[in-house]
Amino acid sequence: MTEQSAAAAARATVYGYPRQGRNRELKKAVEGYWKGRVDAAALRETAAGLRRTNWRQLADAGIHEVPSGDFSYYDHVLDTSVMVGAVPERHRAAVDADETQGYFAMARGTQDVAPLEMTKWFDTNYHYLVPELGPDAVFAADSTKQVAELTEALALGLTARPVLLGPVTYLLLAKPAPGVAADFEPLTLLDRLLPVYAEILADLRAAGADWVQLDEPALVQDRTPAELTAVARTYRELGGAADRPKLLVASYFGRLGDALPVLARAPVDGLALDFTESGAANLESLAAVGGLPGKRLVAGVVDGRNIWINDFEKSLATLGTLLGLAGQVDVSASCSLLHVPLDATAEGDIDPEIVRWLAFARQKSAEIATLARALTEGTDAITAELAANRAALASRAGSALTRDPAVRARAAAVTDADGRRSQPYAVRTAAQRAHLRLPLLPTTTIGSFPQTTELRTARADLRKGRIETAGYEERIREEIREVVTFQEKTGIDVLVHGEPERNDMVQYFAEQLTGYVATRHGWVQSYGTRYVRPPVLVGDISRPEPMTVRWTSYAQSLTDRPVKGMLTGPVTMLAWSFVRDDQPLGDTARQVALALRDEVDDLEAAGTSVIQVDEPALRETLPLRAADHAGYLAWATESFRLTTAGVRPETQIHTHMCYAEFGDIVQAIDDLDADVISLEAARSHMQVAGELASHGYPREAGPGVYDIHSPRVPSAEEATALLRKGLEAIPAERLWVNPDCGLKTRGWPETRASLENLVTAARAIRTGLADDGS
Ligand SMILES: CN1c2c(nc(N)[nH]c2=O)NC[C@@H]1CNc1ccc(C(=O)N[C@@H](CCC(=O)N[C@@H](CCC(=O)N[C@@H](CCC(=O)O)C(=O)O)C(=O)O)C(=O)O)cc1
Ligand SMILES: N[C@@H](CCS)C(=O)O
Ligand SMILES: [Zn+2]
Repeated sequence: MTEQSAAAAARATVYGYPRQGRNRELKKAVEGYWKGRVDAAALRETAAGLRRTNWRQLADAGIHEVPSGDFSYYDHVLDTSVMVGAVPERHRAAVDADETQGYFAMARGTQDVAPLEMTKWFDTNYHYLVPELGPDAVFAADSTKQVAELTEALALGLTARPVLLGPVTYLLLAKPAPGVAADFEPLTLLDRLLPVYAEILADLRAAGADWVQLDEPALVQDRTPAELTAVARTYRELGGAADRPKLLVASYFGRLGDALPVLARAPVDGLALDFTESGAANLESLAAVGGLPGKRLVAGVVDGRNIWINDFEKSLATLGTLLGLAGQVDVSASCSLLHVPLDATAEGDIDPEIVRWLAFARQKSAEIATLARALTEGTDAITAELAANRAALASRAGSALTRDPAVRARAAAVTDADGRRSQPYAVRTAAQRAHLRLPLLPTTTIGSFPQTTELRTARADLRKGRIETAGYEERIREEIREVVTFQEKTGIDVLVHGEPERNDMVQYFAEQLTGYVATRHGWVQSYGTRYVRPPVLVGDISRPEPMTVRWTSYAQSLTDRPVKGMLTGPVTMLAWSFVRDDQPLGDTARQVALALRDEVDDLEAAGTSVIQVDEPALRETLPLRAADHAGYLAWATESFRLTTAGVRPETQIHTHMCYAEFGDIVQAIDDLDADVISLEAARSHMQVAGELASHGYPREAGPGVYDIHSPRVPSAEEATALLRKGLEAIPAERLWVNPDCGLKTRGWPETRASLENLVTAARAIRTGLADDGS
């Protein structure tokens, strides 16, 4: 491309940046505010400082146009609800009394008022607060936050582009408010919402915005013709509004498909598209509509949700093609950098050879700037960067760290029989009944018990060398003793050890598997002030030694009741990690499955009769477009079966999923061939039990009767009523009694009370059934 001269200088830009700060200062300030230790002014000052640092970091990396308004104290979808005046009636008084307190009340609820529902942001591990709307919704523009943050960025002398969630995606993400008919479609409110957006755009223009970005990621999902018509209408109207800034409509997380021609024809000034692997089809679609002559195209060529360095030559080839398709081509990441950690150079414990292959948000910003420079000045201007990039890519491609011939040989030798249990479910269930001798409606929990500050502090003390391993492990054994004693006393039938030794259900295993690399500082926001450190699948996966057996065996040594072994399944291990991009996901899943299979077999050999393999991410990882579902479900279910199929018929395999929308994957759940499944159901009043029943699901199931996302203690009567509802769909011989999910984020007082009530409810139903039978 040396000889190529671009029509205009290419700009480097990003759509969003990690909010938390280098040492998660935002988490500390917000949680301090909740506890009354930090006042609102100090919280605001911390946030403003973090924004300044981020903008300076971006500018120093060579980003020409920084985003503004992407910052959030909790969640940007909640911020959008505030921006358009969609505050639920039940929170109105709190918001009017104190804006900050009211904002957090919507996010977290109060003693008396329920929060907004929280759910997954597309197929990421970020969660947003679901807007609640009804036919009477009245919107009102509040551009305060957006204008203030734009003003801050401009005051630093930067070119800033406010980033707003687009109106169509906002309405498509919304749900009917409580009390509103379930079939109410929030998109019908579009005509009322658009003038509010037009007003906010005018405010931003007046405050100095040249461009404003409107994010429409919902358009990478399958959309109906009516929805696409709504898109066309939206951008005709906003594009035609007076006093508006230039509009950039952004999509990410995949290909636009039928929405691309609609947006290309719209009277907006530019589009931002994903051109990474997941959005590769955008290139062809864009060419098919004749490109965007005279308009701006922001090319998302740097992967915004994985952590591998970019392949500069590949990106430059894509950018070169795009130069012929748009009036102006700028460079960006495929999505907001919110989904990657801040800085790979902070990872002093990771092999420097591997750190060379990694790009977190700071490194990605520099990559984007380098690519933009090459586009403007020609590749000669980046000779050194290209050479370094080639060398790092070659180092990864040829590295022995990524390849283990024994693992590859084992994966290649897998047969269908390895993924099939030796007996069908009907035979297994009889063997398990005889072996386990459980009562009707057996009670159990999902695995974790409260992760107290004491446990986390003990782990931090171990890491910092303040305590010895022996002392730490004794602390863990002490916790296991308490958890086992409590469960026995409460009358739970299948016990757990409580998972006190785990920092996280994915990271804990990653730290023990060869081929995985865990980070020390690689925090990524999961929701609100909760963060995770997704580990990196770097090479072929193997298990040098058992990972959980000694803790499960220790717990089993304390009781005569069965103790359930607890593992995280292969799909979730991939979904909540940064995955390899140098081999198909299915290959990685198979390697993880084989490592976990060894753990399952070792647990069984150590005397564990019940083994749970958690797959909470099975549903969320479902591709965004239906056309891609079958391919995913094939490797996902195969890897689960490979993990679990090696055990004897009398060993009972459980699985667990805790995100409520299972309707479209019931067949896949069945295909897992697990003996028992526990699912989230309390909030949706056992709806999932009906869904399983209508599918003819033949196995045992525990739809949750205790909503663990709330500190509220369900009464025994409430749990009994839910169980009765469950019994309408699932016969007593196949119904289990359990909470929705693990108890790690709960405190002990409510955990104790809730589980006691859960056991009381199970006993009441058993008695009722016995009376009916006599
Ligand atoms: C079920 N969920 C999970 C998801 N993804 C995962 N990878 N894991 C999950 O469990 N996705 C969907 C949901 C999301 N839910 C949650 C729930 C709770 C959290 C959470 O509490 N996060 C904690 C961090 C947890 C952790 O990793 N702790 C470590 C390290 C703690 C630490 O860093 N400590 C400080 C020192 C602290 C001290 O007291 O001294 C330090 O080292 O600097 C541990 O326990 O060892 C959070 O803090 O946000 C996340 C997602
Ligand atoms: N066993 C895990 C599952 C969470 S989804 C837990 O109990 O926390
Ligand atoms: Zn769960």
